[in-house]
Amino acid sequence: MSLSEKSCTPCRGGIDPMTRQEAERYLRDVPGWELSDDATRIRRSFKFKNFAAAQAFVNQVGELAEQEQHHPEISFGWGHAEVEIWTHAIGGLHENDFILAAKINEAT
Ligand SMILES: C[C@H](O)[C@H](O)[C@H]1CNC2=NC(N)=NC(=O)C2=N1
Repeated sequence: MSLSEKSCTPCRGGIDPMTRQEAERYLRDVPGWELSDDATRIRRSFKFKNFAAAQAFVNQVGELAEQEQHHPEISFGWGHAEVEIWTHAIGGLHENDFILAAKINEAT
């Protein structure tokens, strides 16, 4: 099953975050996303033709996040948005983060 076909699972904490090595393997399935220096987050920048298009994207990502009950940090402005995802409960990366990233990629 591809990542975008999966759904985020509730993550209560108490488990270890992914290692950098595991994260690098998952990254291959989400083109455009990069790993933070400390390997605890993934992020991607998006470009748009104007403010309204960036705002529409943010709303779409917000809908996805609510469906999945997994929520990214997003900042945006005229023609751009930056999305960052990690699993707060474990202070690092979980498969859920990559599932959301794959769904965001599909939506763009
Ligand atoms: C109870 C609920 O599932 C949790 O609080 C979720 C909500 N959304 C979340 N989103 C992200 N990115 N990380 C989390 O750990 C997280 N926890």
